[in-house]
Amino acid sequence: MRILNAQQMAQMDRYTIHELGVPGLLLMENAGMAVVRAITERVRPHQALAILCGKGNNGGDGYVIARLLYLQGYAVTIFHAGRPSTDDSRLNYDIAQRLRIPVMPLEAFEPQCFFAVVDALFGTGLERPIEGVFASAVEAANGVALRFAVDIPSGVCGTTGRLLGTAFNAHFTVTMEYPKRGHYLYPGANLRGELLVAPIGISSHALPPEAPHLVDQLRGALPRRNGDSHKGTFGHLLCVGGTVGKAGAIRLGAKAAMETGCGLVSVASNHQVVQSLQFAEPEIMSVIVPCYDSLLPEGDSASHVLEHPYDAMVIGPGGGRHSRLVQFYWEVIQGASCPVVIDADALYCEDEDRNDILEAIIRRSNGTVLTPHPKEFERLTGTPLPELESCKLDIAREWALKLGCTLVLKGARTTVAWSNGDVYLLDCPNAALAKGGSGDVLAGIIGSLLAQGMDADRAALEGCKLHALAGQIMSQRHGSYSGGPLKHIQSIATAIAQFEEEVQV
Ligand SMILES: NC(=O)C1=CN([C@@H]2O[C@H](COP(=O)(O)OP(=O)(O)OC[C@H]3O[C@@H](n4cnc5c(N)ncnc54)[C@H](O)[C@@H]3O)[C@@H](O)[C@H]2O)[C@@H](O)CC1
Ligand SMILES: [K+]
Repeated sequence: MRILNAQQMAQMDRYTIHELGVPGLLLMENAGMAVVRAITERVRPHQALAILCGKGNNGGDGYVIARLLYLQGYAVTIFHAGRPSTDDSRLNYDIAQRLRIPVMPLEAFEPQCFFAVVDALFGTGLERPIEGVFASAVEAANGVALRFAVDIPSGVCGTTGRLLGTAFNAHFTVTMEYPKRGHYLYPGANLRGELLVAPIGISSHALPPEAPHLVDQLRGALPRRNGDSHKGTFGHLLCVGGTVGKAGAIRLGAKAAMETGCGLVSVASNHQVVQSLQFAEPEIMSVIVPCYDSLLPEGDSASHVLEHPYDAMVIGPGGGRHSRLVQFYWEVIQGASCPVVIDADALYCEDEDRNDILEAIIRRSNGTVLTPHPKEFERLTGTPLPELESCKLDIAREWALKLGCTLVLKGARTTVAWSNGDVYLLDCPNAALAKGGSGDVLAGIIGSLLAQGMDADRAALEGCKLHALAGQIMSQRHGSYSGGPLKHIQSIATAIAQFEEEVQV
């Protein structure tokens, strides 16, 4: 399934109507019928229903809905803002009038008189904040017991998920043909209720190739494991990071990697971290990074780490931000001839170092996955946070293409952008994962898949899906309060069992 912005949806409507010759009225009828199906499953004919109609085609859908319900004996009243401005909508308004369906001005809408309300005020054509009589109607409608939105709740921008003025808070949203970005981007995503996607006859021929993919099924592919294998078959991952005080981060990454099937996992860190890890995790090997004191690497520490050929590296969890440490990470990253996941403190840069770091990413040719959370991405690229939230799909694509790498933008709806510009939005928000350590687990899972031979793009996408599925299993077992990274790692085995297929990598 692909998700569109408002402009892309309008383009596809136009193509279907003007290039293919499908009448717009037919699409509007289909849209209205789809919403009516959702309503009649939940509302009985005697229960009073208000239909709020705007002046554009969203309002046109509203007039169709009113007619179809009225003809089935439903007690409907239309509230509108005057004669519609589009031909198709006008035609449907005129039919409603001829049928003598009650039509009232928007100002007359009294929410307490209705059991259910249908918001057909604004759809993808919303272009400025809702004000005046429209705003009052939306606010009043939010007091009705059962609320349906046509296409997208009025007040939510279909492209960015931003709220423009006030916004309708729906229990159900029936959207036409493709889900819109505003259904998934916050804060608008909080207002759509249950989302129903209705085919209305829009052709996919004009689907823009850059439209992001929606990942709502947590199924996927993992590297095949044949019987004639040994520990070397499934790769050797090196996890670089961990400082005193944050030793747990690198331990979580390494454990998650082991649990995801990696043959050998080593941790490179300072003496104290390695010592604590040796006792706690006997299956994990280690490399002691030579240090000036117990914390900061010595001059040739990177070459010491790079001596051994690894199949993949995860660099940064729990690392610390001292300039010498960051320099060490980048010496390792630049020297590594294997794919790398660059995470956490390895993504930290001072403003004056930004260009050098971005250049270093561009120069890499062995597979690079960046896994920033929004703050880390802001610092790395200079993209302000508010812009990132509302345009994250485009921004992720732009930076993955610019840097020639795979980008995982972590968050409630994690976005994965492939180095070829394909973008995937994961639709599996899970409050149980909003805890320190979740990102370390993700880095370890992706690193593990890289070490087992998956390419960077696939490893990032499948790794995010596996991480999300394990997170769901964990929260089913322990709830959203008591889950945590260690329990998350323990759920990876069950998640793997539910992942569908194995592929040859
Ligand atoms: N033929 C088509 O294009 C189809 C469109 N459909 C429906 O049409 C919707 C899009 O229709 P439109 O493009 O006509 O747009 P809308 O119906 O969403 O609204 C656009 C109208 O509202 C005005 N407007 C925008 N923001 C405003 C604000 N804040 N305050 C006051 N007025 C404002 C615009 O000037 C325009 O007149 C879709 O969401 C969908 O529900 C469906 O009927 C399927 C077919
Ligand atoms: K609407």
